[in-house]
Amino acid sequence: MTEAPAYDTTSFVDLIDAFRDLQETLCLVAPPPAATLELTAAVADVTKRLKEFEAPEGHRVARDREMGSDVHPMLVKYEATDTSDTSLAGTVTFNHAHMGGGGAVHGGVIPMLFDDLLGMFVSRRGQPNSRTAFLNVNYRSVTPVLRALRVDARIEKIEGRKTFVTGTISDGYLVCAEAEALFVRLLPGQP
Ligand SMILES: CCCCCCCC/C=C\CCCCCCCC(=O)SCCNC(=O)CCNC(=O)[C@H](O)C(C)(C)COP(=O)(O)OP(=O)(O)OC[C@H]1O[C@@H](n2cnc3c(N)ncnc32)[C@H](O)[C@@H]1OP(=O)(O)O
Repeated sequence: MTEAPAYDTTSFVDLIDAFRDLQETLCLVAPPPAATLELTAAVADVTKRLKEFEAPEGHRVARDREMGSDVHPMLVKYEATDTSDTSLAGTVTFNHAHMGGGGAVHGGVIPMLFDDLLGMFVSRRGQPNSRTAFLNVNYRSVTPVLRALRVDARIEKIEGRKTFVTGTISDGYLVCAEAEALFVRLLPGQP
């Protein structure tokens, strides 16, 4: 029998959103040393308080598969709907925490979004319990921060344990980045 989780995901999403706000704000400021010292202590206090609620693997909210990126502090938040068994459409807005330079999203953040977006999609509509074998990303044009961008994904084919999937991030009609990936379903007991 599986135990009902002791946590409430709605309030945890609020906590993660507050953390995202902190991350973005950290990228926008230039505090003087005294304020930096005081803020460092305040953040350390929050971390100490959170450590009181450490939970074993399988009971951690950030790993809640139903909630995906909404409950994970590292992942980029996006909204997406499966439009068929093989296609997905949605939106993503990158913020200042995701910026590389010149208003463009950092080139490492984009593959992270694709891995998560495509991996979650494969686990819903392709084959659950799969791992990324390859993820090829092409940066077609600058991916801007602070704009609602469109994301699309498609399962191209499933061959045995292999699910081939593609994805794009677009700004209107302009393709910013595209990805091709292979996810391989793990065998029972495979580490
Ligand atoms: C930042 C925080 C994140 C927090 C997450 C929050 C919780 C979210 C909850 C839920 C998540 C769900 C969504 C997320 C998704 C993310 C997924 C990942 O990022 S996974 C990590 C990255 N990937 C690896 O570490 C793989 C390392 N590699 C491996 O483990 C193996 O190489 C593996 C499993 C990929 C394949 O190894 P084999 O031994 O099982 O199988 P073989 O026989 O080698 O391959 C099977 C078939 O695939 C082809 N294949 C394998 N690798 C290939 C490649 N690179 N290119 C082309 N073909 C390949 C082979 O040629 C073979 O094809 P033929 O059956 O012969 O036709």
